Amino acid sequence: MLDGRIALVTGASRGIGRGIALGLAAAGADVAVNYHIPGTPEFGHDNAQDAAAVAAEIEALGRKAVTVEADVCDGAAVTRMVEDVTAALGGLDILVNGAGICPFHDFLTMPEQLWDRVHDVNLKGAFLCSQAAARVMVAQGRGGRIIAVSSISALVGGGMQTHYTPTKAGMHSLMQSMAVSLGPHGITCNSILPGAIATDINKDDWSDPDKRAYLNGRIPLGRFGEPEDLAGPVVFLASDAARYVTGASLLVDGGLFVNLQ
Ligand SMILES: NC(=O)C1=CN([C@@H]2O[C@H](COP(=O)(O)OP(=O)(O)OC[C@H]3O[C@@H](n4cnc5c(N)ncnc54)[C@H](O)[C@@H]3O)[C@@H](O)[C@H]2O)C=CC1
Ligand SMILES: C[C@H](O)[C@@H]1OC(=O)[C@H](O)[C@@H]1O
Repeated sequence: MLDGRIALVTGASRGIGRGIALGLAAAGADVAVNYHIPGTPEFGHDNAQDAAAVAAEIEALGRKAVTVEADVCDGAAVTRMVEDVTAALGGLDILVNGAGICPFHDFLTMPEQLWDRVHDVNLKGAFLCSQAAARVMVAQGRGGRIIAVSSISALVGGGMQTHYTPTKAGMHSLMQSMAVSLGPHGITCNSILPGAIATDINKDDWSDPDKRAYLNGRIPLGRFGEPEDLAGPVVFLASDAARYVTGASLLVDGGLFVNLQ
């Protein structure tokens, strides 16, 4: 479905980003794997090593891959990343905004710095990457696809996520307005809204067996999602099959959102 396309996936060293990067490659795209080296290692990971392993998996699928370091909320780093990817792979057709953080925190004691960091990475990061990618796509003149990994949390609240849920609603809103702005250039902009997907981001939260069991019990399809579950929906949105879909959002949550009782 994506033969000859060139994709950049942010936050692709592990989790949902990795699952999407591999899915795009399996569908025929060459893929740039973005990763970031933070001051403090995330969940004990060596992100550079993880990104290299993802690139090796993509190459094993017969596609080209490059790794590219950048903090998505650093404008200069994002500009350089997009230039490097375009030079290395020969263009850019698909951007997936996958990078994100969700350090759970109580509302009443929320530090301003934590609010700012979550907004910077999740929302400003999606803006910076989308703008840099869209500039290349417009200059290429062959359209493009921009997809945000928003969340079911764009639609519902979380008591320990008052800094996070507005960023996910904002990401979807960003895609809607970008769809209007970039439609005349043939660039579609959509969101996927994952539900509860087992990754590092929720490891601590779900270490409570009662919470795990409660959440799992609310999912009509009977299981937490895996990163690979997001690949098909993203491949669809990136493909010609979705050429008339823009400004849309697709829940990928095993039915969690609609399960009131
Ligand atoms: N796991 C879940 O249940 C859900 C996750 N999401 C979203 O999916 C996305 C991926 O999260 P997961 O794979 O679950 O978590 P994860 O922690 O496994 O992956 C997050 C990725 O983002 C990268 N990242 C973090 N800050 C970055 C920065 N400043 N610059 C570049 N990369 C950065 C990390 O290095 C990592 O590769 C996030 O945007 C998250 O909000 C949305 C809905 C549900
Ligand atoms: C990190 C959470 O477990 C996860 O992130 C989301 O966006 C989902 O809404 C879940 O709350």
